[in-house]
Amino acid sequence: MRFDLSPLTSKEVILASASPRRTELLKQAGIEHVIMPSECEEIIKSNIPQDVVQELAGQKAWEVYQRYLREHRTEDFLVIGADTVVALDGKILGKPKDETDAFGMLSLLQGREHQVYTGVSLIRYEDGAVLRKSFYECSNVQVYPVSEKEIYEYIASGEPLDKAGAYGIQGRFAVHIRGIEGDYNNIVGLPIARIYHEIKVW
Ligand SMILES: Cc1cn([C@H]2C[C@H](O)[C@@H](COP(=O)(O)OP(=O)(O)OP(=O)(O)O)O2)c(=O)[nH]c1=O
Repeated sequence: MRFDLSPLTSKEVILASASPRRTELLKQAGIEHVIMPSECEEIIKSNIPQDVVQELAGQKAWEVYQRYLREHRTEDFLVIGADTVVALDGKILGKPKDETDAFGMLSLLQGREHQVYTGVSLIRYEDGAVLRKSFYECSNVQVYPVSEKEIYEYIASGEPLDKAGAYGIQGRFAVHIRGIEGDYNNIVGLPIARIYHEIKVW
């Protein structure tokens, strides 16, 4: 069944995320939404990046779906959950625990190519039924060599701590990015074009 895109404008869309980047990307696409950050405990059952991001996106979206249904139980709605990790040689780098951890991550990433995975989970409540869909996008990112001094300066900016891999391509770290392959918005945290097209054919 083709999913009418009208739910993106006339029905409630709930973003299960506290990430300011994700809400900005939905706004940029003209998708009105309410923000309901997930309160779930994130349980990781795999060390394969594409599995981890889809699993965590699903846990976030499901917790918000259940809470929203309990609290608002009226109209049809659509929940969007997402999770982003960086992978270097297949090994996952999440958000750094502290500045030392951020230094370690950025030292590993400089001068090399890595992957950024974002998993997305969509949960739709329609006519009393629940429908789920999940997918992921992977982007390659090449980083110029970055000196220790530059890494320290970047960490001092405060940008790394809430970001997977300890950097934000949309911030000061942009000066160290040699190139990317794939969706830029996927690196920022939400593959908005893929989401739009997945909803369109749902
Ligand atoms: C690699 C990279 C990540 N990020 C961000 C996107 C995500 O917000 C964050 C990864 O953490 P996530 O756990 O995916 O998301 P979050 O904790 O920020 O928000 P929530 O769980 O409520 O949805 O890293 C950037 O902003 N820029 C980048 O270049």
